[in-house]
Amino acid sequence: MKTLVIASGNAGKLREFNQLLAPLGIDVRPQAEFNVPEAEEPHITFVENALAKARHASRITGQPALADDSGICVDALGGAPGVFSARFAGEPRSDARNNEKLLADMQGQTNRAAHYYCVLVLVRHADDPQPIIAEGAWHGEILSEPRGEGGFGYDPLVLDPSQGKTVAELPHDIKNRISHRGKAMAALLEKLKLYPL
Ligand SMILES: O=c1nc[nH]c2c1ncn2[C@H]1C[C@H](O)[C@@H](COP(=O)(O)OP(=O)(O)OP(=O)(O)O)O1
Ligand SMILES: [Mg+2]
Repeated sequence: MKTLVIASGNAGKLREFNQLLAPLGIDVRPQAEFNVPEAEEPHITFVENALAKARHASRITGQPALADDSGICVDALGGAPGVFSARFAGEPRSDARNNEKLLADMQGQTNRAAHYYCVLVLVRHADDPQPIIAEGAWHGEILSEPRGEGGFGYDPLVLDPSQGKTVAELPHDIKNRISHRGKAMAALLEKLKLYPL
């Protein structure tokens, strides 16, 4: 069985990576199992932050590592919170306070369009000159109150109009099939066929 270090400390992401990869016979190991501390995410693009996180975990573990940098990009807010989604309401980071701030900033807005965006980066080793990079997006709308108990992060506020449900109301297998992360993972797995681990 192939082992892959997941360069994330986000429990919601880790759960989804396990759901996506365990059925493929990939042994998914959170970086915390190797005592990898949280990486810096100093960049203004998702891809740079994801690469930084993957390298950091691979450097410390000596193993291949997969990182995810993602966020919610809201049209009426000029794409914010975007790459700063995790820190939208400042420190200490909190999904509840981030969601409250998003609701407040969207008060009175009629344009509710938004998309989730995810970049995945896989490095075979810390100095890998050919990182595997894949992206995915998922378009929806920001509601004016939360709905649903599933998922994590901004999910209770994000409606998928084609499903008639918020992301937090979707069964996880459906989220994983249609989400920004699920689509990025499908693309990453295609690329991995060319350059296996
Ligand atoms: O499917 C999702 N459902 C709900 N919220 C989501 C999703 N995907 C990203 N998000 C939000 C969570 C966080 O506010 C930000 C990611 O920030 P991001 O830096 O990539 O992750 P993080 O700091 O939580 O964990 P880590 O960097 O250790 O992977 O976007
Ligand atoms: Mg982060």
